[in-house]
Amino acid sequence: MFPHQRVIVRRGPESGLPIIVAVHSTARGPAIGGCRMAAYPDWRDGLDDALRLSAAMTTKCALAGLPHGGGKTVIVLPPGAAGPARTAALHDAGTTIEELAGAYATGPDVGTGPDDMAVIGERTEHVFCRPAEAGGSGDSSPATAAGTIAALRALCEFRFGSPDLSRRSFAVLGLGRVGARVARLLADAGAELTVSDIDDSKRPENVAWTDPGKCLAAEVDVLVPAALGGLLTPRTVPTLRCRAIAGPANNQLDRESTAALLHDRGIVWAPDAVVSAGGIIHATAVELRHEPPARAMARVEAIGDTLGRVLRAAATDGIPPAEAATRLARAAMP
Ligand SMILES: NC(=O)c1ccc[n+]([C@@H]2O[C@H](COP(=O)([O-])OP(=O)(O)OC[C@H]3O[C@@H](n4cnc5c(N)ncnc54)[C@H](O)[C@@H]3O)[C@@H](O)[C@H]2O)c1
Repeated sequence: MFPHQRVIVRRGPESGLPIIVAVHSTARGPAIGGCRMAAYPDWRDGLDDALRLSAAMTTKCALAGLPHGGGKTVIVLPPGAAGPARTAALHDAGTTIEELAGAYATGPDVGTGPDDMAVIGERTEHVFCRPAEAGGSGDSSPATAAGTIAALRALCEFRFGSPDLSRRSFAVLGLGRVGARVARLLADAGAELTVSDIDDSKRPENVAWTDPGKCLAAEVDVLVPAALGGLLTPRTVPTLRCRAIAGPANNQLDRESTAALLHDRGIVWAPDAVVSAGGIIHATAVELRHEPPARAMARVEAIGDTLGRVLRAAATDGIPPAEAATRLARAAMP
């Protein structure tokens, strides 16, 4: 069965670029999910990403207890594109989302940020995380980072018997908007830290720096994937020397079965659908339910409780946490 509720693939009338909007499910409520703007070898690769990421958003919303389903927008840039058609492409995405009449709303993702959401907002109201002056809740990465820290505490409690981050070592892979914040929060908590990014200009002062390959295989308590997805594969899992993994990067496993490889190696993998939900939890609380900031942040902190539940269910049933998360998400579907 084709699992998606609706998928629009079109050549953007203003930009001429491939615009893809995938609505995976509205069973729990209107679909939500970010707008990715990236270069792909072929538009079909962008379609694959939209299908995969929108399905993951359904799981993310269900596990976070949000009254929403999953969706995703992908704007396919030609390989090597500098993006002169950026505004036109964002307008095309907005026009396409507007046609869905509220069945789906978008927000920032890889390659887009709050200012881009303001541009999409020139074509549709169904957009999150515009800058505050444009009526939105702004950058989602602080909340995503806060949720990641809550998840790391829960993971450490489960795996090492204490939520105290200062007693553990971490390798943060990717120092973008979320990863740099997570690294700073870990450093502030007194954790032992190694960091990496393909972009040397992201190198912070006074923190151990290594190249991305070495970071992935670092001998640490916890690996924190904060770059792009797909880094955990049958080829990379045997090279890992960490004892647990939790990070904000979406879709870290190249395929579902890789979760079993991690499990067999005794590496506890915290499902990214749980860990990375802080941004969307915060944005929906503030923008849709108009909750005060403290209430919204308390919801983000609850990611630690959700992850603890997933890890304990997995341990009880002797299954990988990924499988436990899938079961819990299915049980949360109407
Ligand atoms: N921003 C959010 O609120 C949010 C919410 C949920 C999930 N996520 C996910 O978290 C991840 C990071 O998001 P972001 O907003 O910080 O993105 P970003 O684009 O700001 O940062 C990504 C960073 O990763 C680096 N990078 C790319 N490939 C790399 C590689 N192979 N090795 C090492 N570093 C590499 C980039 O140079 C960049 O610094 C993404 O997977 C995103 O989908 C982000």
